[in-house]
Amino acid sequence: MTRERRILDVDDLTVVHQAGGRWGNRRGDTVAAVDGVSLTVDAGEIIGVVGESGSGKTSLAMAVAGLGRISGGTVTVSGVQVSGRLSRAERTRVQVILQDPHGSLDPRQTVRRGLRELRRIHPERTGWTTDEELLAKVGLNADLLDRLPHQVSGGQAQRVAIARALLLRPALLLADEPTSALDVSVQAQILRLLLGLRRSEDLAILFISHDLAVVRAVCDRVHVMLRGRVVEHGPTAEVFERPAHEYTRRLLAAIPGRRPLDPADPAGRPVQVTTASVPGGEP
Ligand SMILES: Nc1ncnc2c1ncn2[C@@H]1O[C@H](COP(=O)(O)OP(=O)(O)OP(=O)(O)O)[C@@H](O)[C@H]1O
Repeated sequence: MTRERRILDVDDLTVVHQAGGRWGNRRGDTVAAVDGVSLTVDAGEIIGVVGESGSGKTSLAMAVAGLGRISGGTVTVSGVQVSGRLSRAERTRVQVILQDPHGSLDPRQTVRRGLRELRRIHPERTGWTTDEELLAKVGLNADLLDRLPHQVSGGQAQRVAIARALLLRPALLLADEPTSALDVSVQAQILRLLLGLRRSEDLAILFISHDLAVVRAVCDRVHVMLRGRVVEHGPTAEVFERPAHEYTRRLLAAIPGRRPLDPADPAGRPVQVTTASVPGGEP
């Protein structure tokens, strides 16, 4: 991969939090939420990070987005090192999609007004498309422009959130549990949209989830996190079919029967996660 294709370079990243009561640790203790993590994302790649609650995924995501602490190591986005002193324009280069699509939209603003506001704040980045064309990119009809967030479904709201991110022409889309709050059939539609955008926009996506079935459906490579460390990484199919680490095997074995519909399958059959080689896995 040429140098220009490298969008995200996380090198030996460490994030140490001062623990307080809210986090269940004694005040004065420290928690290495991220402990020497390295990963890369190139243009056109969807790279997954999976792990149980508390494994450090959000701390990693916040550091990559320039919104969280970086205690050691480096995060570089399109050749610019992320630090606490990024300008507003630089921060737009990483756009974040969160779990709760309605929560990420201003309840008092129609979709159109929200986009107008973004265009006002970032005129230099947003002139490349019209609202109608932008909505079409995420599979939404222009009549949605005049609705308030509570007048759209969860799936539509997540599409609006993705459209707002795309408007700013980010180098990297950081999707943090983007489908966890959605119904299974809507999950598949959003995953299909992300797969399409990766191709049509040559987008780099860092995809964070505790849901292995979802990661299996969209990610090219996956990193498995446990207590702040990456314990296993590799091409998704390889990691899922021949997990080398006991923790990955446990995560795979814990996949519930409920699976998202395969976004690549026009018939909409469930995602196939091979667990036959996993001791104790589902048949
Ligand atoms: N602001 C903070 N202050 C203190 N400790 C924190 C803070 N944020 C996270 N932690 C601790 O760091 C560790 C990693 O948490 P983090 O939220 O990054 O993990 P996660 O994998 O995203 O979990 P979840 O899926 O539950 O969000 C946990 O032990 C957590 O208690």
